[in-house]
This record gives sequence, C-alpha cells and structure tokens, in this order.
Amino acid sequence: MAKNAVILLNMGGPNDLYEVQTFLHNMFNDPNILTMKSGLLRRFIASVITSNRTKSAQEVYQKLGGKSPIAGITKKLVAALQVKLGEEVVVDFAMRYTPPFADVSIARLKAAGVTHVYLIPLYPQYSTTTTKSSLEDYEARMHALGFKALVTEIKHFYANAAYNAVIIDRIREAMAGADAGAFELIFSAHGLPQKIVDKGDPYEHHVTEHVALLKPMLEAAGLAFADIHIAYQSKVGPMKWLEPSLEQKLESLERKKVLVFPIAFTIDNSETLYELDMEYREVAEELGFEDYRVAACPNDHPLFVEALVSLYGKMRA
Ligand SMILES: C=CC1=C(C)c2cc3[nH]c(cc4nc(cc5[nH]c(cc1n2)c(C)c5CCC(=O)O)C(CCC(=O)O)=C4C)c(C)c3C=C
Ligand SMILES: [Fe+2]
Ligand SMILES: [Fe+2]
Repeated sequence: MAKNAVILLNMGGPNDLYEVQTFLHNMFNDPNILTMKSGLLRRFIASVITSNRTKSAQEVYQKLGGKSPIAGITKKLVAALQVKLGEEVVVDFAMRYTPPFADVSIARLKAAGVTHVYLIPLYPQYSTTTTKSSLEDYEARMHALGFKALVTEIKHFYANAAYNAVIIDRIREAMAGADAGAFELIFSAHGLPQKIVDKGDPYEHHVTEHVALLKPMLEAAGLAFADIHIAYQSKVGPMKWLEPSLEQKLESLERKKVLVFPIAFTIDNSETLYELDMEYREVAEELGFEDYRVAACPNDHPLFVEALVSLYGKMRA
C-alpha cells in the first residue's frame, strides 16, 4: 500500500554554541555556496572563513539564547502540519548544515515503509544556494542509504495564494492598527553574490515577481503603504552582492517610519531576530527613524500550515 511522507527542508542553524563551527564549515563547504571547481580550494577557504567568523557568530547566537531558533520553530510547524495531514502521512524535517540532517528522517521513513516522499524546501523563491542545495542533499542521502521511494519536489512557492495570505497577515499583525499610509514597507531579502545571479540563478527575479504579486494583495487588505521597496541583507565578504542593501535603502528613505518584512525566510532565525531586529534597529535609530518595525516570519502561523497543506495537495494532483 502507498504511504506518503512530507519532508520540510531548511538550512538549519546552530543548536548550541559549539555547533556554530559545524554550521559555518558545512555551509562554506557546499559547492552551491562557494562555487569554485576545486574541492581542495573550497575546503581550504571554508576553513579560513569558518575560523575567522566563528567567534563573532557565536556572539550573535549568544544574544539569541545560545542557539538559532530555526529548528525549534520548524518542529512546531511540523507538529501542526502532522495534525492537519493525519497519522497516515509521515511529516518530518531535515536541515542542510546542522542536525537533524537528512539521514535521520530517511531512516525513519524507511522504517515506516514510506513509498512516496514529498520534499518541500522552506524557501519561497528558488536559489541554487538554498533550494537546489537542500534538494540535492536529501536525494543524494536517500540514494546513499538505498532508500528507493518516489520523490516529488517543489522548487518554489512564492506565487501560491495561500502562502501569500500568511505574509499579508504577518504584515497586518506588525502594523497593529497603525496607519500604513505613514509607513514605508521594505521587503528585505537575503542577499546573493552578483556572480551567482549572473550565472542564471533566478532568485532575484523570483523576489521581484513575489513583491509584484503582494502589492495588489496588500491594497485589497486595506494596507496602502506610502511606498513599497525591495532591499537585500546579510552580505558576506568583499564581493559584489545584490543591491540595494538594506542599509542603503534605509539611508535613502525620507519618511521615517518603516516596516521591514523578511521575504526570503519562512522561519525566524538569526538574520531576522538579530540582524533585522537588533542590528538594523540600531542603524534605523541612528538615521532618526521614529518607528522601525520588523514583521515576524510565517513560522507556525495556522495560515502557513494551511498553505503547506495546499502545496502538498498541488504536488499530488
Ligand atoms: C556566503 C554566502 C551565503 C549565501 C549565498 C547565502 C544565501 C542564503 N542564505 C539564506 C538563509 C539563511 N542564511 C543564514 C545565515 C548565514 N548565511 C550565510 C552565508 C550565505 N547565505 C552565513 C555566513 C550565515 C551565518 C550567519 C553569519 O555568520 O552571518 C540563516 C540563519 C540561520 C540561523 O542560524 O539562524 C538563514 C536562514 C538564504 C535564504 C539565502 C539565499 C537566498
Ligand atoms: Fe545565508
Ligand atoms: Fe547575517
């Protein structure tokens, strides 16, 4: 008899301060992140970057209670989705750079006799650095472990109406009744090296299309912001990344009330709770902003659970 599993994939984040090194090393050892051909050179650069960044990254996670919140929130989302889909479907998650890695869920699926795996990377827009990396990793580990279930994967879901309804609700929640007309809205996306975009990664295009889809939905919801912008955060290293950066964007705004929505993340993490909510808050204060707000990610919002149910339904159709 057919037995299905839905597996949510994400990047992961350190579950304690010791795992910061593992996280960074695994990330920079990923050929989708550092794209040079030589594996030897990549490993060398990964070791150098990891030893340079570990201490400062540990300080960030220390401020968030000693770990990334990403796994804890994902567990809640998985539990809520399991309730919605019922016990006949196995629901689980796997991270790319930190435990729980793919192997753990694959062993569980094998033991449960799963015959069809539905992989949902929790990235609304496709990027080779995230979506491709997670899907490749999961399927390579399935192969290595001799697990031969059918696989159906989703590559992006920024155009899914049920997903976008969650975003509108998170924005409404962050506005808490304030007049949107007095605010600028910035959709802040994780940046990407320009070189990766120039090689054909569709991420920037997906972010732009996503914002274009959200604009009429915001108006229909009565959230008529003074203006709507896109900016890119979290640049790493000296190379050219997508622009404008969030800092450039904040500097350019004349109106001093802003709401930031983290459009490339589905689950809150250090880039939202620390970088946006603490670091950029300070930047905004220095720039004289009267109001600086950061909306929560979809996380385990009931509408996000509904959106995942809808995506699973579409994958089966
Ligand atoms: C150096 C290259 C990086 C690319 C390319 C990149 C793309 C990318 N990342 C996310 C989502 C997340 N990134 C997170 C942390 C993080 N990302 C990088 C580097 C790249 N990301 C680093 C070095 C770090 C660690 C933090 C730091 O030292 O600055 C996280 C946070 C996880 C957590 O621990 O809470 C997420 C999530 C996306 C969506 C993306 C491309 C679209
Ligand atoms: Fe990142
Ligand atoms: Fe960052």
